[in-house]
Amino acid sequence: MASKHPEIKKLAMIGCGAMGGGMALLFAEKGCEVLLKDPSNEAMDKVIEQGKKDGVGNQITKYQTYEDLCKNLGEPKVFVWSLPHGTVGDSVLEGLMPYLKMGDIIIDAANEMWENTERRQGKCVTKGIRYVGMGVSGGYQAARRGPSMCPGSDSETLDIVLPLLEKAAAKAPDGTPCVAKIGTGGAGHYCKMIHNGIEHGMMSAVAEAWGIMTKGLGMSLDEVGDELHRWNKTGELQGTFLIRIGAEICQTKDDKGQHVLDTVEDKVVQDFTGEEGTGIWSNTEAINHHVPAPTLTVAHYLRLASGDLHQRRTIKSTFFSNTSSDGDWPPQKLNPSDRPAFLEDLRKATYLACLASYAQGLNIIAKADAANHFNVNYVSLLQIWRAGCIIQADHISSLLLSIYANHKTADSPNPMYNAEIAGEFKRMFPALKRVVLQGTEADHVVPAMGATLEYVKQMTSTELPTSFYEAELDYFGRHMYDRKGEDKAGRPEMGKFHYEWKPA
Ligand SMILES: NC(=O)C1=CN([C@@H]2O[C@H](COP(=O)(O)OP(=O)(O)OC[C@H]3O[C@@H](n4cnc5c(N)ncnc54)[C@H](OP(=O)(O)O)[C@@H]3O)[C@@H](O)[C@H]2O)C=CC1
Ligand SMILES: O=C(CO)[C@H](O)[C@H](O)COP(=O)(O)O
Repeated sequence: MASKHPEIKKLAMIGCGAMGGGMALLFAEKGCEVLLKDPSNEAMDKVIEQGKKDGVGNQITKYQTYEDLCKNLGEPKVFVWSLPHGTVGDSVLEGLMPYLKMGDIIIDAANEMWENTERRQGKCVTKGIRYVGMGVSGGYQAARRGPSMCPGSDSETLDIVLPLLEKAAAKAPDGTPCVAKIGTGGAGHYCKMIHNGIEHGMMSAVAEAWGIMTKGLGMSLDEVGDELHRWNKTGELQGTFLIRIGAEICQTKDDKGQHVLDTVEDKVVQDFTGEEGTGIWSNTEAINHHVPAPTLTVAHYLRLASGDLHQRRTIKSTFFSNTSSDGDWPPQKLNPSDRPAFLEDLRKATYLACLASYAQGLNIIAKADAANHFNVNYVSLLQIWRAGCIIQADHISSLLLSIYANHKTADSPNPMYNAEIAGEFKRMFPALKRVVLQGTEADHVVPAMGATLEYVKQMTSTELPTSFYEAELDYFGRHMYDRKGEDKAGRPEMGKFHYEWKPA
């Protein structure tokens, strides 16, 4: 159906870094005139130079002031932001505000905190300015070729911007653009934040598998690459972006024939710089909404331990200060009696940690959706994660889509309520357990896999050691408990009984 809104043919890209630069070129390639604004002339010139090489140079111009930029934009004025999160967006909005009028559109394509998005939407709505909070996934390469985009705003605003975004978005194998109406208010940024939380869980699991293959099984990087290629081709990890790029990373050599991966320091510092935040926020959200998301959380803790390499070096030296050597620590070699079978277990364990990351992430979204009235469209959300994004995982997407297409999420906030998903956890559990047991025995670092094992046990048990925990709480704090068989509420509620375990 033809849109009743005029086609967007001119836009301003504010922030021309890795993502903004790529998106500016992409929008130009899709027929838009693109006006650039960035504090760095060099950054803008780089985009223009690349534009010339790509045959779109004559569609891209740069501006130094908001006034000039706004004078040269059409009506309505359309801005795409690709900025660091937080105060930068606020100051850009403040700078633009005098030139904005009713009907102008801001598409905030940063990884912004959803509450900032809703605060700015509140500010804009009073002037009739449309503000879309849109997570963009796939990294700078997808920004240039076609990313997965996760926009949230009111329905009419999304109707206006979607035709443009659909042209630019990655396309799923069936040709569907990986952009759609995700929900209202800050829903787009919320879901992108959780996408990144899921991404962390999956990255940890793949890295753990890599560690076991290289240090445990003594496989060369080329062999690990071959194995990951195999995982990516068939079975439950088929079409998983992080597995595919992992295979390519393992087999990439520099011009001297050395594996580039051998030169990469063991240190993830991303969250130490404060520039990102999605991992921290998604875990905070999980806790605030009382959602157990241990796979996501331990993945984040692995990053934190990893980032401070100096601390690890210091503690390692104190740990071994009274011994002559650090021996084979950690980890030790693994000698599975049936190596192909062990590798198959490892593949399944990696898959289950990835599936658990998705389940936990969707569980957080469902709780936040109910609390914040985002009206998330789960089918659209799963659709847009089918291409152009970091958590792309073909089998997991198909599995979840087939389920979400037929049920009301509000009735079952955790994907594990579904028998098919629960069945998948059950089927993979023994392999995961064997890998975690053998990995732990040989001191391998397996946080996401280990936490997934715990998650499965905890979520499927009614025999946790928590009656004892509850009794201790009641003993020292008079925190009350429910007696067995009397929990009828169907939701977490404080217990009604106290026992005077020892008179005060
Ligand atoms: N890199 C990635 O893989 C992905 C990043 N994102 C998100 O996209 C956003 C951009 O990321 P990325 O491109 O990597 O970051 P970059 O740092 O490469 O780009 C940010 C750009 O914004 C510019 N900028 C800063 N302040 C202003 C301002 N007041 N007005 C205009 N421009 C300004 C910066 O200019 P200068 O450097 O000169 O200060 C820089 O060019 C972030 O929110 C990020 O979280 C989302 C998905 C993937
Ligand atoms: O948003 C992204 C991918 O989806 C960006 O790559 C982002 O920089 C990743 O940061 P983090 O891993 O800390 O979430």
